Amino acid sequence: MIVSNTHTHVSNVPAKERAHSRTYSFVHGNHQANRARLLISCPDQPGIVAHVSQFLYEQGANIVHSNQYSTDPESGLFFMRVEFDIPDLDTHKNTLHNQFQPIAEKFAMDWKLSLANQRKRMAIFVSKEEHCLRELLWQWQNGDLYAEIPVIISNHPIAKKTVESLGVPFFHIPVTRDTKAEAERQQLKILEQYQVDFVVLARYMQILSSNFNQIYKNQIINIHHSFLPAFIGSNPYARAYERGVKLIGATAHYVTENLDEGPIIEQDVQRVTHQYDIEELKRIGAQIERTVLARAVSWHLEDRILIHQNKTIVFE
Ligand SMILES: Nc1nc2c(c(=O)[nH]1)N[C@@H](CN(C=O)c1ccc(C(=O)N[C@@H](CCC(=O)O)C(=O)O)cc1)CN2
Repeated sequence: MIVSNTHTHVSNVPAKERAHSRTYSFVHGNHQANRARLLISCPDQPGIVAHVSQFLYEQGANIVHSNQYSTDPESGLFFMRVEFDIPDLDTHKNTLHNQFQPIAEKFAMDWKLSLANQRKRMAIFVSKEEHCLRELLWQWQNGDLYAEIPVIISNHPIAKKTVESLGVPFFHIPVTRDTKAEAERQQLKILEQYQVDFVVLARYMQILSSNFNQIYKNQIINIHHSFLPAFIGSNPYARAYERGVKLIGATAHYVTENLDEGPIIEQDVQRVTHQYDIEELKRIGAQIERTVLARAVSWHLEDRILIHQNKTIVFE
């Protein structure tokens, strides 16, 4: 099975009217036109690496990174990420998929072939706190996040000026308990119109419905402002303060219907003492949130994350 980088949308918006996606020209080396990535998960057995590497050799590819991981013999699963250069990739990519298919079937692989120079289209959702949004925009501007940002959506107007100053379309869609379903309908329509591949919740403080999660399954990244599984839900810093914790942290995870219980992508912590009040915890925590989210987003953009049984395998 191949899952291309771009969401398989059938847009009824004519190309000329499709949302303008502003990009910055700074490109890291690993976005060369001939660079591709192959992600594989399958039952473990001898010969997988040999068949994959032989296949790539026969296609004229040069492997630049190869990582693999086998789980315990009982569950017997194998995970692999191969990054390679191949001449004339653009003309090759369709035949590459078709010619890899028999190997994928032989090993019952779940697999994805993605092209490094195809920017994923990332929408960002934000509420009132802007620090995570600003970190993503800053890294995007300086080329550290190789993505398109076609649209940003918020349930508050506060980030409008920041976002529109960068030429990114901003939609303010208020959300209340009574209007939540209609608000999500509008959000999903916008994501479809802008052909969004995945969504980042940058301190977006609304719980997404199961419908939203099904449409963007494993394509929504959230930053939770605690070291999960501690302090799931709202107001984690106040609860951490009351608990007298000696560590605070942040967790980036894929979003599922189960609030803050999706597959963890990245976490970090910092020591604190009894002398810190809640505002100090929030201030220190914001710095952790920003860096943890940016790392998780960059790994997603670079196809470094595989998901299995509510856990991730991250090939850093
Ligand atoms: N389906 C999911 N939606 C969201 C998740 C998730 O894991 N699954 N993560 C949250 C982010 N979040 C903590 O990181 C969080 C956001 C909001 C709430 C909450 O209780 N929200 C209330 C309304 C709050 C308000 O009106 O300001 C609610 O939605 O009823 C808890 C945790 C993002 N969404």
